Amino acid sequence: MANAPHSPAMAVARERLGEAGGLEGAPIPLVIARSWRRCADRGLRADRPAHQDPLPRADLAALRDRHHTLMHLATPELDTLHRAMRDLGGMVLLTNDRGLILDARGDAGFVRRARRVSLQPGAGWGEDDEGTNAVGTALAERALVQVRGPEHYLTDNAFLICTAMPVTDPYGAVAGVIDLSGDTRHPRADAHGPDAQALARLAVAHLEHRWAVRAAEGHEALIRLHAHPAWLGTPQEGLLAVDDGIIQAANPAALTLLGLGNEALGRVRLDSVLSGGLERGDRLVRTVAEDRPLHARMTTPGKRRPSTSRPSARRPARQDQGMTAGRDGILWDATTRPLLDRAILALDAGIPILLQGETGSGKEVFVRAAHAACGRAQAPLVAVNCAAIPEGLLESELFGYEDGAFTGARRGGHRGQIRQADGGILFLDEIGDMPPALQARLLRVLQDGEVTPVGGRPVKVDFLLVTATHRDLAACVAQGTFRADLYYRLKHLVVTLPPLRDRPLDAIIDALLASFGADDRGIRLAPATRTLLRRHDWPGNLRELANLLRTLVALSPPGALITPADLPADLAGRAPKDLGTATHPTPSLKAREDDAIRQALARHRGNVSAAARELGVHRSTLHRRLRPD
Ligand SMILES: Nc1ncnc2c1ncn2[C@@H]1O[C@H](COP(=O)(O)OP(=O)(O)OP(=O)(O)O)[C@@H](O)[C@H]1O
Repeated sequence: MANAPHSPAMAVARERLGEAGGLEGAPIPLVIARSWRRCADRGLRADRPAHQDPLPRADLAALRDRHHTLMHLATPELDTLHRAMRDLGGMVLLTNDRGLILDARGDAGFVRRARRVSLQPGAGWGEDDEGTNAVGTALAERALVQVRGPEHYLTDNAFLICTAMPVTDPYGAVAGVIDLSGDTRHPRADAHGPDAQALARLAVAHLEHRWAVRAAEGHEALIRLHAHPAWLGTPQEGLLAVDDGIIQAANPAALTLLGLGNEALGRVRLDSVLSGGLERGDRLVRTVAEDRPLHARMTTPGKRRPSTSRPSARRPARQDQGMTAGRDGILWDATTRPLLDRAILALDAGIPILLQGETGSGKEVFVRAAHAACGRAQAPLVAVNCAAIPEGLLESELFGYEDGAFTGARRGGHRGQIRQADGGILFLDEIGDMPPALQARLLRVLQDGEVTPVGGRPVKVDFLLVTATHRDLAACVAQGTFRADLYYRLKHLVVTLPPLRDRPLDAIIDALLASFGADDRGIRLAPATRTLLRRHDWPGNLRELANLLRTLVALSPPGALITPADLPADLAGRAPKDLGTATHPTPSLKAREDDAIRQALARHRGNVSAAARELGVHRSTLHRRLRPD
């Protein structure tokens, strides 16, 4: 081997590290010299023990949970490389974007030896943690890096030979690293050299290709590119996902073909980099920059993404659990994203949607996102909450009235919300609370396609109906409180939004924190705080969680650690003894909520809207809670 663990050349290079410009011309690769310099500048000592305490089991499980998408997509590569590395007496590792090891598999003997220097799941192999090493240096250099024997900064690690390649997600963010590690003393250690580089490159190209294909499902067009037609459809091709003519996502191979950087994603128009026009099917195109011919194949895998998520398509705050969070803080995960995509398809096909879900589960947010992404996005979305408007007013509010239709009527009449929604979408929230007489009128509007304002003549209307309820409408029909004929007109596509307790809470917490600016301001949750959040029932679902986290971030100074003491009493009061927080018998959740509602109403002299605003719940929720069961 060129640089054996104790080669004199390396020892000389190490000594010259202390001298200004001392590494110039040293017999070590430039990337290693740069990394040594970074380590020395950080004051890292080469004799520092490589051993570290890996994350406890529960934290590692939570970490893996957060990187579910990466772990899931990397499984085929890890399985294949595992076999290859076992035969070479080494192992394969997957880390996150900070070098924290998520998975490690390979030769049992080597896995044991590697544990002595904490090359194991839950340990951090960034340059800060372990000095120059393949994982940390690949992350720092954003490139394939091989670190051999004494090139490792810490002497403890000098028996390792490691090759690492960063994995870039389709939106241009480094998501993690695949690393192949072995022992320099193994008889086949030399095979690690070029072989490991080729293996790592290939594995990452396959993974990035699969990730980009998957991401493209949510975009209008997928374009495959390669200089040779036979390569189209293989993992070596370039992939571009395009919406409205803008390149939204790509695999690194496509960016290389077009000479673009990651910053192009979400910004650059396709026609500014490729000429020849694109239509479905295969054709020859040319790069604008170099006039190079490329074979292109375009397909249209998915409908357009909702506009609310476009910013996230550029650079999602989080990609864990398939999670994307836009700058507007709206999150979609592996469960809700497909529901949204189906809803958009239904709206475009003119199919009414009935949304079900507990209070605060995001029904209104969902409707707004679906509207923004469907063909009626330019037409109005009119939302009416049937539970929040007093029964006497709901009729005129919905159906409108003519001038002078009744005493107290507004001069000039009122068009009514149904007519306001003409051409667009009428969203009737809490439809289960609609009085029977109005149910009959609504049914007539749906049957006749016309609305009759109080005191007026029928007027043609064309709107798409989206309804929502927290009630079990089928049960209401059985009980006779909801018309069966109306129910069947509403329930063409039923979308049930899961309660927060059935969703990936950790990933949602992280994505919300990031969207509220916690990451930028260095604000973190203490593990005990997270444990308390995990134990809460979240009866107010996303609304309750979002309100809590928004408040915590707003009240925390930069760099703060949010501890259980920062949580509201009801959350902190649920702490178990081992977390060191007071545990005292607490009244039932409902009783505590009722108490909070009563106090808020008293403070706002019975003004439901103001009390609801203060409590961070919807008015309809308060109306519901104030009604006898
Ligand atoms: N997809 C989402 N991403 C981020 N935050 C969300 C999302 N959905 C809901 N929220 C948060 O929850 C709050 C309540 O959402 P929304 O009003 O849509 O709930 P709802 O189910 O209609 O509630 P209710 O039944 O009480 O009317 C939002 O204001 C927002 O803070």
